[in-house]
Amino acid sequence: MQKVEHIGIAVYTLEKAIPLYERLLNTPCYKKELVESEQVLTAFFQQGHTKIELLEATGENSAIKRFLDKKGEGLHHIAFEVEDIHAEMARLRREGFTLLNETPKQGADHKLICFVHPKDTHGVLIELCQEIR
Ligand SMILES: CC[C@H](C(=O)O)C(=O)SCCNC(=O)CCNC(=O)[C@H](O)C(C)(C)COP(=O)(O)OP(=O)(O)OC[C@H]1O[C@@H](n2cnc3c(N)ncnc32)[C@H](O)[C@@H]1OP(=O)(O)O
Ligand SMILES: [Co+2]
Repeated sequence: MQKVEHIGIAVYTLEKAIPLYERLLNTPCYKKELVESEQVLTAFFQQGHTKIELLEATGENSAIKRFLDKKGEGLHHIAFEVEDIHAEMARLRREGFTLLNETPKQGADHKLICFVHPKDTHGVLIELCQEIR
């Protein structure tokens, strides 16, 4: 795995969280993107070589909705950039990690993504991201 590609933060509304994070980071949100398959609306802030990804649930069957209902707002996941997501998924399976999707799926910001179950990572949801070439 290479760098931390982004840190995902679950928020109730982007309407409130974007201006707060723009003040906090002194950086404008550079894009908002709806990812219907995940029922989330995302907002991105570049921070050096990594990003902050704010996530708002857009439907009842959203992992973000369940997270917010259970835990409230806060840190949701850490995403790592990988060169070859298929190879990395195969390596993680060999290492005994539980992957949350059989094959990579389309994420935000032009990426292929997959997730590792937090039960196998001492409680941290890990996302792998590969740039769609
Ligand atoms: C738009 C794409 C974008 C991108 O970067 O491109 C994204 O990042 S999308 C982000 C949102 N999508 C996902 O998170 C998909 C992967 N997540 C899942 O499949 C589930 O959320 C899962 C399996 C992690 C949790 O299952 P569920 O949502 O059904 O909730 P449960 O209450 O059943 O959780 C089971 C268990 O896991 C703990 N949990 C849940 N979420 C997290 C988390 N973010 N970090 C750490 N732990 C988490 C939860 O507390 C339960 O633990 P337990 O000890 O049993 O209470
Ligand atoms: Co993410």
